[in-house]
Amino acid sequence: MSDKTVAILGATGVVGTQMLVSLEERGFPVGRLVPLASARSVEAGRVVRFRGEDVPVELARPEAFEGVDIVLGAASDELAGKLLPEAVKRGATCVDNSHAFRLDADVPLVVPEINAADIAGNNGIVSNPNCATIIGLVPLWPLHQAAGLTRLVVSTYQAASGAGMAGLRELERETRAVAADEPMGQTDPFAHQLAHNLIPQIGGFDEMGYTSEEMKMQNEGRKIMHLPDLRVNCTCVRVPVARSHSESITCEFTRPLSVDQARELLEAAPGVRVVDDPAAGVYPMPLDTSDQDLIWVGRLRRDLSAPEGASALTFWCCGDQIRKGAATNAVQIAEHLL
Ligand SMILES: NC(=O)C1=CN([C@@H]2O[C@H](COP(=O)(O)OP(=O)(O)OC[C@H]3O[C@@H](n4cnc5c(N)ncnc54)[C@H](OP(=O)(O)O)[C@@H]3O)[C@@H](O)[C@H]2O)C=CC1
Ligand SMILES: N[C@@H](CC(=O)OP(=O)(O)O)C(=O)O
Repeated sequence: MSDKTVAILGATGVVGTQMLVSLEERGFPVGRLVPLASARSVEAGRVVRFRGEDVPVELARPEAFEGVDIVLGAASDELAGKLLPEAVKRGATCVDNSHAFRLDADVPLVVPEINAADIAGNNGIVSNPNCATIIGLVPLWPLHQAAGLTRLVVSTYQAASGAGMAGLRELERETRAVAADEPMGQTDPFAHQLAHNLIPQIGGFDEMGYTSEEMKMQNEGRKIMHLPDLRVNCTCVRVPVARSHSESITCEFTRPLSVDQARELLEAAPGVRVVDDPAAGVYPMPLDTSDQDLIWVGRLRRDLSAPEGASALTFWCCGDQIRKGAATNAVQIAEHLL
């Protein structure tokens, strides 16, 4: 297989930095790396580290995509919307982490463990789903295949780094300020203090009272699993955790599915690790799932509240949203493009 010229749009951010690691770890055939970021980074002479070498950051602009085979997008919706069509015009195929194209009819939205076959229908852009959606769907998929998923009730506990480098730095700053009993000051990018707190808002609210992040679980979940009628009720909460999102998921099915059957399916599922011995205090936690690629599942049990005869289960899962929720999933898609 010939080596590829790979550009990373947003190479200095949380996701872009992880992409460099994932490309290297997975032995992706990168012939030339083109790390792209803002004028701030270029003027500061920033470099990124790739395969033991420092590679200078270049300015993200249309001409930077000349000769590029694959673009991994790790920038804002606005920047992706502006620059990725320019990359496509120049012959590149893009795997984008932003929300800009996810629901476009001609853009596949892909979790490779679920719908890798959709990649073939791309017109130059494949979208990577929302991180919380990926983390929930990887374990839900084998259960759906066995029993027919109809409804989800989800609560997410999303790490500060989900809000990028700025979110991670802010949690660190606030934690130090609390410990030193200093004034908190401005809490940007969060609307409220996150240290020693929970914030039940990620994104803006719609007229029904749901946030944009909450609606991604429904809208992106329907598209990825090809389940247009899936019913989803999601609540997304920002928590003072550095890395790794956690989710409590209750799922209803058309056909019976016992806890034991579900456990067996999850143990055999790609991308999943069952960590479930509550009596011994063993269950997934974000500290343990950080910096690895599997979605850990535990606290698997029958939904006590389900009506007589209904088929419903509840579980808890955690996954690294920067890895499987973003960079690793994108590199997996790029591997399929090869
Ligand atoms: N963080 C996460 O857990 C997840 C993020 N995503 C998505 O991935 C994308 C990247 O997120 P994340 O890595 O967290 O964000 P960061 O804020 O950490 O990084 C943003 C990147 O974009 C670059 N950038 C910002 N402004 C410009 C500009 N004007 N011109 C060129 N480059 C610019 C930055 O470069 P510079 O350093 O020069 O400013 C940096 O490389 C977003 O779409 C996000 O929604 C998806 C899933 C999970
Ligand atoms: N919004 C997510 C991370 C993210 O960037 O998601 P999206 O790519 O859907 O905007 C979080 O804050 O945890």
